[in-house]
Amino acid sequence: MTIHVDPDHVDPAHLDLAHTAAEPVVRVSGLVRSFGGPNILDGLDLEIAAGSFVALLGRSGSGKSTLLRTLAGLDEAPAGTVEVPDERAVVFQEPRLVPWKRVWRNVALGLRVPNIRDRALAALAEVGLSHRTEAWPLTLSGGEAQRTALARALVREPKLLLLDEPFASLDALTRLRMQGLVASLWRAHAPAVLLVTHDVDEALLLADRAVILDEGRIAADIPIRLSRPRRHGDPAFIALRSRLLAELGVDETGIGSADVEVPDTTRRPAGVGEPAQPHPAPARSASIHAPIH
Ligand SMILES: Nc1ncnc2c1ncn2[C@@H]1O[C@H](COP(=O)(O)OP(=O)(O)OP(=O)(O)O)[C@@H](O)[C@H]1O
Repeated sequence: MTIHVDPDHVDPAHLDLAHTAAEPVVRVSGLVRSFGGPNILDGLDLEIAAGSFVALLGRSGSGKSTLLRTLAGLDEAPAGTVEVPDERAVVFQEPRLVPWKRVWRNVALGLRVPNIRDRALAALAEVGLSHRTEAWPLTLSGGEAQRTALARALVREPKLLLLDEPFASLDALTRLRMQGLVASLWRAHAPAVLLVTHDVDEALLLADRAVILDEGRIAADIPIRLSRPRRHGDPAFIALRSRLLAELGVDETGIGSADVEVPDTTRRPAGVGEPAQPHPAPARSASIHAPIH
């Protein structure tokens, strides 16, 4: 995968944000949620520092989306405290566009600021969609639709960006391009990001902290101290991948879990990174993930 990357550029500010003195923008304490049965979230505590990028992993049904929806204000919890900024935005696995509104109007939906069209067009330019602003959502490719959803989030200038498996429905090449785009948008705007993913490589490519959910609580909280841009082939990357897979209870052959995408370690190294690439170059190599079902 070719992504425009300055190989000499490593931004120390993004090396280890989870462990700086940055103020938390999210404070969750004693969060409990059930749906009539056992607690899905069971007294969960979590803080997310301003500007940090946190990947949330865990087996299927461990409550990742429930936590994200609670932070988004889309779900209620019977107990606990949740402090989140008002300026927050969510991108889901499916783009959730209004089909009878043009792309730019989808981005501007609900925006109450002056010059909403200009703001929407600027956000669409940032995600490389200046040529599709007047299009109808049904004419967009899957990648374009997710870019529109990202622009809709971005235009709100969120302090907290919640991403619920936003690339899971995309093909492998589009997924890589979207990961690169998210990395560059994060660099440019520095929101705190919570990314729900099953993809260990995605967590390692993007996040500076991996949080693993199990039995309604945080089972592991692992800093990802890797310089950026990240590369699959780096020894430190490989070592952290093994550690994350072990924490998730997966051996690297993939036997033992049906819930985690196990990286194909035979692939060529690929970097995901910055700066923004509004019109991504064609991919030359790709990381293909091997979901275990
Ligand atoms: N609205 C709901 N009503 C009933 N049960 C629900 C509801 N939402 C979630 N659940 C249940 O809560 C549990 C956690 O769901 P959640 O979607 O948060 O898990 P997840 O970790 O995001 O899973 P996955 O990785 O498969 O998306 C599941 O058993 C799910 O069936």
